[in-house]
Amino acid sequence: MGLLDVEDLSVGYGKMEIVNGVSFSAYKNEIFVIVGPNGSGKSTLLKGLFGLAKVFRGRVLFNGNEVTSLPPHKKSLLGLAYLPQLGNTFENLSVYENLVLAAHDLPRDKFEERLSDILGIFPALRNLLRRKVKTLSGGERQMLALAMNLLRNPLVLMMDEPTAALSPKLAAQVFNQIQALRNEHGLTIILVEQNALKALEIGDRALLLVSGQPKFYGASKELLENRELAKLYLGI
Ligand SMILES: Nc1ncnc2c1ncn2[C@@H]1O[C@H](COP(=O)(O)OP(=O)(O)OP(=O)(O)O)[C@@H](O)[C@H]1O
Repeated sequence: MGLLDVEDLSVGYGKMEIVNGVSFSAYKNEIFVIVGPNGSGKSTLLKGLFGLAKVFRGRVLFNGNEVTSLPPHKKSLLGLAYLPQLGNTFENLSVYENLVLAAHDLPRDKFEERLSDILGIFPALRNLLRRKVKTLSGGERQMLALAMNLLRNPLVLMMDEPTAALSPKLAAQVFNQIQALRNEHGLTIILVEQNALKALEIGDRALLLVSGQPKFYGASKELLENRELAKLYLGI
């Protein structure tokens, strides 16, 4: 049993099933990568796991407990975090105010303690605390959105294409941060990425989704070395 177990899950919107029959386990302290062509259902799968898309069939277990139909805020209280593609920040508020909002249900002393940890992970954020979010660059916003998630000290962090809007240099920094979150903070990261090569290089295990169906589930390295799948579906 993993920290997050997904059993035969089908997810979609309205009457439309987009992802069919996906099963996987993500373990403590690993980067679990979800890759696949555009439109294959990667984001939909993440949304289904967090409670933002409709689950038609199957189960999601967190720490051995079924959480399939819990709403997002309940999942978040249990230690599951979700970072959407464009982050979830409040444009007209300052960075500090965003962090306060993200931690609204933490006790005040806990907030101060977590904030100081987070500023240790993202030292660049310290100088941005008074800035309005709308004046930040794409990379800075992404960093803030990640910091807001980490304030709550999650066990599992689900990230939807965290490098999508970033320059190669910033994307490399984000990939380094993701590895640090696993290596130094013991997090489990479920990573949906367009940059399949880089994601599989830093990942431990992976799932390949094609047209909503699982095509591969196993070690990231094995998927990278599977020339047929890597070339056909990932263009690498
Ligand atoms: N809210 C929605 N309502 C209906 N259909 C949707 C919705 N969101 C996504 N879809 C459809 O679901 C399918 C899968 O989309 P999804 O975003 O999950 O794929 P993806 O693998 O993450 O793609 P990409 O790599 O391009 O981001 C697409 O055909 C998309 O049009």
